[in-house]
Amino acid sequence: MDGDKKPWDPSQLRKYDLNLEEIPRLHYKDPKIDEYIKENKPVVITESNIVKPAVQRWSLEYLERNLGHSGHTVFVSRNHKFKYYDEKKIYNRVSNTKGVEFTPPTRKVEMRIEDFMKRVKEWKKGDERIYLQQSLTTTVGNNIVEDFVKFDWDYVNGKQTKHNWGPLTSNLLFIAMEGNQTPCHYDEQENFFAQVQGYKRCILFPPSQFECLYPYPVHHPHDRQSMVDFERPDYNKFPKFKNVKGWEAVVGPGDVLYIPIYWWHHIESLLRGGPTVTVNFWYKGGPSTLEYPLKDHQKVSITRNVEKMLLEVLQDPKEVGPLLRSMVLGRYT
Ligand SMILES: CC1(C)c2ccccc2-c2ccc(C[C@@H](CC(=O)O)C(=O)C(=O)O)cc21
Ligand SMILES: [Zn+2]
Repeated sequence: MDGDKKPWDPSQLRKYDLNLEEIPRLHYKDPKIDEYIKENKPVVITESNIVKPAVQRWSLEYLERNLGHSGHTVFVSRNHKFKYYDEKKIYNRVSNTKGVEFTPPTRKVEMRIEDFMKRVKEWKKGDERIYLQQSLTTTVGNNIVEDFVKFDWDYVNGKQTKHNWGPLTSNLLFIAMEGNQTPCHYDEQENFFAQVQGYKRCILFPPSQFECLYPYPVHHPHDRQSMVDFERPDYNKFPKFKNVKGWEAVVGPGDVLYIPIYWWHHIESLLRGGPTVTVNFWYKGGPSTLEYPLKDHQKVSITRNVEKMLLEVLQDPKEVGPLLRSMVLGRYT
């Protein structure tokens, strides 16, 4: 019995200069899970049946046979980073803050599942990397739909109701290559991040660390992403990044990580760990009544509204920074 054989080892994690603590791992029947969710704190839910049919059946071969014959959305990157960007914010005049054309770091293509799997199998160092994203709707094969309806919906619907979340907006399926990295960003939705195959390292930071993570301006295509490159942080441009304090978990098949709304997350498929499969459950946030003291994520939301309003009236993004500086420096500092 190789009981001591760990499913992964630390050499499979990229090295960062970060102060990190472990995210708690709780058995899905543990009532303490609801305390974490109520306090908008991350927790790994273990041993659940949330995506059990997928854990049991969704091997790469099964997905290749059953995902469906329509093209799937695949992102292509020349390196291991898959940085999200909002296409709608590239072309409108207000996006390029310094008048510099925005060059998308990844491109989006439609690919048949067979071609995706072939490129993953034949990938060599130096080749472009790919990352498949597919919404789990009726366009996928019947077997996948049957597995999907057998997820433990009672459990996730129960949490959605108990914590007054908004509606489930989407379940996305992700197939990543080993080593793929999704750089640090936040989403404006609650997220049950269900790991199906392979292992992913998730590094999270609370919304209160906004000042240490230097998000792009709201009108920038990389809105909601951190400007800091975790592998080569520029401490001159981003001095407060030195003070960042995060939480991490390596999730494997059957683990479900609760990523609270507005929490920053940096996610990577382990090095030499083979392809990974994840299903996420995105929910709209609950009703955000302004109760005092305000929650940290509500303050972030307010800053977003200020930036959007200023841009709306100033029109030119180059004027937003100077106006904010003139408002604050010497007066609020
Ligand atoms: C990298 C990729 C494919 C992508 C490219 C271009 C636009 C959007 C996205 C996008 C959005 C979500 C994820 C899943 C996950 C990160 C992870 O598991 O890697 C995550 O962030 C979340 O569940 O919130 C992954 C991606
Ligand atoms: Zn995300």
